[in-house]
Amino acid sequence: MTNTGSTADVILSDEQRYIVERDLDTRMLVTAGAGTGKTLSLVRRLAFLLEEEAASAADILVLSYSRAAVREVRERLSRAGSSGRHVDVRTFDSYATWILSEADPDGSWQTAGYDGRIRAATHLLRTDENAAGLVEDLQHVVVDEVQDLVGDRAEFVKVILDLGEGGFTLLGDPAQGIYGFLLVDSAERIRGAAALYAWVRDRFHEDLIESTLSHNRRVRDNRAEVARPFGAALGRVDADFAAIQRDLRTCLLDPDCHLGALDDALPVIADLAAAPTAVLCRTNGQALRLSEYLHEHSVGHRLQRSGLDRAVPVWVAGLFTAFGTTRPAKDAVVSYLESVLRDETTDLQQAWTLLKRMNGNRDNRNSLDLGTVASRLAQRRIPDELVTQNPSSLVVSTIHRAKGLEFDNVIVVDPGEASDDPVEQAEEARLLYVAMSRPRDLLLRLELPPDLTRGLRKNSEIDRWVKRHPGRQRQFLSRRYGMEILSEDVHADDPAGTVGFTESPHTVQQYLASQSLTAAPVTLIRINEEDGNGHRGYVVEHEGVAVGITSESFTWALRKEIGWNHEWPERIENLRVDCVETVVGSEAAALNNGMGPFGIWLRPRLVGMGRFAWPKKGQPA
Ligand SMILES: Nc1ncnc2c1ncn2[C@@H]1O[C@H](COP(=O)(O)OP(=O)(O)OP(=O)(O)O)[C@@H](O)[C@H]1O
Repeated sequence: MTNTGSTADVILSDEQRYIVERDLDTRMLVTAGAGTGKTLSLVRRLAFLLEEEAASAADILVLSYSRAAVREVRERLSRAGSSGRHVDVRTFDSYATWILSEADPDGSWQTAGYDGRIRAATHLLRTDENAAGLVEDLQHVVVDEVQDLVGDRAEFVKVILDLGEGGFTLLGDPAQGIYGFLLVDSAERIRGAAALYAWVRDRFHEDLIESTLSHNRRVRDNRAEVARPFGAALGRVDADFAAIQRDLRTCLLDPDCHLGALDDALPVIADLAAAPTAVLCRTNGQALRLSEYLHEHSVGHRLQRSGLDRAVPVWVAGLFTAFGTTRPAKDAVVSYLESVLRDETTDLQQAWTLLKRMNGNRDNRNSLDLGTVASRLAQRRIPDELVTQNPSSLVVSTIHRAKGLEFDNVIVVDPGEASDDPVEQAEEARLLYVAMSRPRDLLLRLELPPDLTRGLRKNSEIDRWVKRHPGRQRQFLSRRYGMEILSEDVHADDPAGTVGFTESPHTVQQYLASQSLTAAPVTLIRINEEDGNGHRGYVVEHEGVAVGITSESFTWALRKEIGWNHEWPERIENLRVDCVETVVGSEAAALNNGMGPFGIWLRPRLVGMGRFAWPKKGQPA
């Protein structure tokens, strides 16, 4: 997933140079297969526009589908080392939120979800001159992974391209379109982004340049290239998806790819993990259970988060207590950053630029308004590059979450069943193709033992994976064994130590900041008394030290899963700290507890499939 070399050193092929070295106002659609260098060409195109075409970084917009892809583009831009690092690289929802906050700061969109904000921004761009003005003057728009643009996101991009007077570069691989499930109509699901492609060709036909890339540059070992021949057919709407899915499965079922049963494969996985390696699962439920198993066998790894899950690093919380003023000078902030970023991947200049970006950049260049930064954090308007994650080289992920990423070794879990449904056949075949086109060197397959995933299901009411008794007989129906924990499950409104358990909040904060808790095991211990509102929860314990309590949304989900009248598990085990993160809580709680004026502190973000440990008399019948 991480390239060590600089993108700037790569010698471009003629086809890539054709894409990269176009004028600023060129309108171009690039359709090319997996690993052919679309992302690399995107990064080099940006460098070319800035350095050779004298474009201004502020007038270039890069839109990408997922935060993983944004992170990848960002990292590559930083490595390219040019002024590219100042280009605005955004996911659709973050750009939509920016438009709304600039053109309609008090609008009702504030309470809308991601899709709602994208719809609201599209509407605003169509109907409001001020909003339209924000995109009209863009010199160039780059959109990555166009094949995934369906529904609201497709409409959003259409209006941006329609209003814009500059050039654009759209890059995609229709064979990798795996977000068709967002559409309701089955014919549309198979078509995926074909409607957007047709619109672009029709709207810009006079001056649209179409281009392709023919060689897979990712693979270094032939064994990683078995999926390539299927790419062209998979990109069509009328392909024989059933046959392709069957053929892809056959490739994976090749004995040479087979790592065998999980127990036997463990030492091999641990060895492979010396290099960037991904284990790709079809569902997050599988990923959670596999992660649990790997932890049990001391194989260190990271569970790939949903792209919507963003954790702000520990050093950000420290900013709010480091200075005796709410508007520290740049020099003071920079020396704080120097002291805290020594072991971090974020570089000093980038950290300052990000903070100033959160500051609105309008203010005095030589100071930071912590109040504005705090309110951006509270609104979750966080630059994608600020997001922190565990840097482990072994990643356990769903295929969807691994899109746009690459790894030296990829292990695909469960190639999926052949389906009779044409929509599923198309989606399954493309999903398998995405998974199988991620490796540079090795493509392998792993079987999960059936008992690992037995009883695993998605509880759609709470939108979490759960583990129950697999039996269908009546007496088993209420047996509950575990529940997925989500990022918002640790209470953030008050500093730990002030509700649920009593400890000096400063002591807990110091513990969170100083212990290296990433991937550490934690247990949830039931609090037996209800609070004044009838809520009960769990204390989060690390090695016997209380570091947080669970949130109300966790309590609600747990109640839904185990039933309102049932006894609660005494403990919930097998959870890990994903990372310690900066969160925004209540200002009143901050003042009451001597935690400064902003209500910003640390909490552990947990991950995993919690295992219920019931009171001795047994779990609820
Ligand atoms: N001309 C080149 N020389 C050497 N390496 C290259 C070249 N072009 C691309 N690469 C490398 O090939 C790999 C794949 O490129 P990239 O990720 O840009 O492909 P992509 O088309 O975006 O892939 P996908 O659609 O599968 O996500 C990267 O590691 C990239 O650095």
